[in-house]
Amino acid sequence: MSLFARPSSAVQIVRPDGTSGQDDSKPPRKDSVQRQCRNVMIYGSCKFQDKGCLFQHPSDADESLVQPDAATVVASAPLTAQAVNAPVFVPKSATVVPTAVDSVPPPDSVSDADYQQPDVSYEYGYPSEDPGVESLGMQMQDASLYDDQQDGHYASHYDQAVMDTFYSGTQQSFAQPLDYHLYTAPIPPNFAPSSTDIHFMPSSSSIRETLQARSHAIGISNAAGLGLPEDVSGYHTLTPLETVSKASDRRKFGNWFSTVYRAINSNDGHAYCLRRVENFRVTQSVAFAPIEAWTKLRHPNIVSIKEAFTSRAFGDNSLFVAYAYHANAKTLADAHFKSKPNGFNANGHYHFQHGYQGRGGHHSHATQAISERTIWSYITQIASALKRAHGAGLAIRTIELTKILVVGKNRLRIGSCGIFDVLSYDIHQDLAILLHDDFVMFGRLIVALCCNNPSAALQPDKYLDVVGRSYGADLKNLASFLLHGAGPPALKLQQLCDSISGRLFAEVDDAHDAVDRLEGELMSELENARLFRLICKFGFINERPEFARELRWSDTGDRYIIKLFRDYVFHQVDENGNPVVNLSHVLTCLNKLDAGAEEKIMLVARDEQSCLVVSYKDIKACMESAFNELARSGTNGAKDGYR
Ligand SMILES: Nc1ncnc2c1ncn2[C@@H]1O[C@H](COP(=O)(O)OP(=O)(O)OP(=O)(O)O)[C@@H](O)[C@H]1O
Repeated sequence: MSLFARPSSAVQIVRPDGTSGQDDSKPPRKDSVQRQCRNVMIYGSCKFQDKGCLFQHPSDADESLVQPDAATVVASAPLTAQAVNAPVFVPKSATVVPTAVDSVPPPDSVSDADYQQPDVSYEYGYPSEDPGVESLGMQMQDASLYDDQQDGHYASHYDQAVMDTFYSGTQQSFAQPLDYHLYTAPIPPNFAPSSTDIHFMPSSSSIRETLQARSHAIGISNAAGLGLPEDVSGYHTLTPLETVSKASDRRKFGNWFSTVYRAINSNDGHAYCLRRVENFRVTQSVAFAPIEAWTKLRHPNIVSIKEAFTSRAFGDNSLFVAYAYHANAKTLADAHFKSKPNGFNANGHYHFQHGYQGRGGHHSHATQAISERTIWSYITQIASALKRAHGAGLAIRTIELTKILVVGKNRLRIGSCGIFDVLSYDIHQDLAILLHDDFVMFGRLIVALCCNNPSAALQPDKYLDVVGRSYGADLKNLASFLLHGAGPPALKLQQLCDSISGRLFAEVDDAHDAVDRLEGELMSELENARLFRLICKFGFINERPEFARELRWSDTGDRYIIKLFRDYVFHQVDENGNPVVNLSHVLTCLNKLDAGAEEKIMLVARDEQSCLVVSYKDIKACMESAFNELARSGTNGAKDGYR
């Protein structure tokens, strides 16, 4: 068995080769005789080789096998004497005897044939499969890893150019399969800049802030002292979504008082939006038939319905309808008209063309007019919802400023669907009339949005000219058609779709842009998760007290490089002994480690008495072996945790 090279300026440690006669299938021995002698490693020979030293020494025959050519010895100027004597570390798993450091071709020029897949028969016989890692990965997917502040820190230290250059240059040469191929963004950043707003997506920093706020919104509850019931038919932690300070402010839904709550469903643990209609008695189960139909309808512009039920939890007969909860959603009225002066009067005296300064100091109002692109986008989304609902034989009945939610940038969802159907279940209503009413409501909504004035919806005809003057004839004609168009609802729906068909391309393009951007954002999160998993592995492996006395972790053991690598990544000091805190270095090292790069680095022991030249690929093999060992020897509970 040949383990060490001759004493020379570069001492190589090579794995046992097949000529040793050792049966690979036998369980490996763990006694010290199998350990490399540190004296040989550092000094090239061991004075005690024949005087009882327990560790492994190379035979003469072995030396001749691995003796490197003098020309291949590293002669790098900045290296210290110890560094020049650094042995090339080869994990026991490697099947190829590597040449000395400088004889390794640069990664680009290395063919796959030059590198063989690491043999899974490590000295200690660990298979390459890594169920623990895989399941840890699954766990990490669920974890929210993002931290705004951390991101700023990350950005300021992260040198993208360094990392990109490295990975573009070496990726083809990896012989071993990567766990994750995540080194390039799906679209080059120049073409999908994350710092700008696009139609359906705010800038990268805003989207993160928005998502944080949403996640926070789901967790907070301001219901203390309100005397709300603890449980309403399987929903708990009710929190009102609107604050009503006076009894006169109480909101009505049709003729009934109504309140909207966020509540958590006891069965699935998810948040829902519960609309309660007070004092409404349902006497026949047939009243819930329309809700059945609505629960089956799924559309990206309609708030989905989960269920409807009655409850006496509030002390009365209340009707409850549970909708999907969209955290921090605003109604169209809140998004566009809250705290704003009234809009234009029916004579259109206040123009709201861009740049127009209205009379009487209405400048701010004029600049807040909704852009034409946004109006058409809203129209397209509502028309799409209308098409789906009417296609299912359902009238929406809530196309109103206060019932349509803005759930993301320019994203609408029509809410409170189905509830009017229950409230009026005992009144026979002609479906055609209800469908027709949807078109009229839609027309009114367009007028109100275009006039930037909610009350314009009450007298839409008076404001049609204002719409035409401000946004052009197309919008005015569309609003007029919706308000007054005759004919069966199906035909009207078709005409509506035809009239907006030319606008659909912009909508589709913007939607695809948003998908591209989101993929980019997701990609960066995957990078975070991948690096976080690596850091976790380090945490699991390093400094375990139970390993303190194990030979493999001693400075002659094969696990020693993990310790040294940790120091190399995190504990570097500059020439004055000050800590080097360079996140870019950490990220570069971890990415190379994860990729199993062939690049070699020199790891120096803390006492500076020894150093090793190893490739990231070697370190990766070592880390995986150590982690797999840990995962296997974990308690049942820990193993379950990896699933
Ligand atoms: N599905 C939902 N997910 C999240 N929030 C919702 C949902 N439905 C309604 N909301 C929020 O609940 C609040 C109250 O809704 P509601 O429909 O009563 O609106 P409103 O503006 O109070 O209308 P009205 O004046 O007619 O009562 C609104 O702020 C709305 O954003």
